[in-house]
Amino acid sequence: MSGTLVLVRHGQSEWNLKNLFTGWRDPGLTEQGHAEAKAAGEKLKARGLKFDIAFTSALSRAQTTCQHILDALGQSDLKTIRNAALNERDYGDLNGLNKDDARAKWGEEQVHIWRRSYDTPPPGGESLKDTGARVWPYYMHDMQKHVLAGGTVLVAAHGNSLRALIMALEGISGPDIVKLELGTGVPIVYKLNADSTVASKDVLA
Ligand SMILES: O=C(O)[C@@H](CO)OP(=O)(O)O
Repeated sequence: MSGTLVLVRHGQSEWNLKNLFTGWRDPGLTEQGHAEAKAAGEKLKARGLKFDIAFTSALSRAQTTCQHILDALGQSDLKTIRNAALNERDYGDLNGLNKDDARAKWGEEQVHIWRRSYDTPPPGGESLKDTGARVWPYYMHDMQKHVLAGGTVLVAAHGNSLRALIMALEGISGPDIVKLELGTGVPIVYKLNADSTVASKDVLA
């Protein structure tokens, strides 16, 4: 057994609430989102977890979530690395559009394909495969070593950047990743084996 990797999707954002495609745009958390992030920290505290390092994206909703979690654990000043490699999938021309309006314009099926398929990018944006092509190398080069050294590592990021990471960690196939939905502010606690495979997974819903 090596270390522990904790993944948390940010709390509800202003644009989640308004049902808008968000991607690389940078809205803040709603009141509910702040509460979800604090609750995530309390759940991790109840588990007795302490982090050795934290990683987050270049977007404020993930950074604020990260900070709430660290504050709850009494680790407000923990070393935290921010990197755009962990940003949400770029939704391209869909950024800022209402998801129901998009369904009315392009149809339910097409919008679902853009939102959840593995390798069909939305117009002007990234597919999940494209997102994985920046998230996974970043994990391999910058994050994995901390886990394999026995550390406890926090990653506060986004629905689709985390789906890409989980896909590679767990070896989930393109057709199966369509079904994976991540709740806002729900910590996923992985224990990894020394060979970097997953030993256990605990979803703190
Ligand atoms: O709008 C977005 O950027 C994402 C995450 O909130 O939405 P979706 O669930 O459609 O991937």
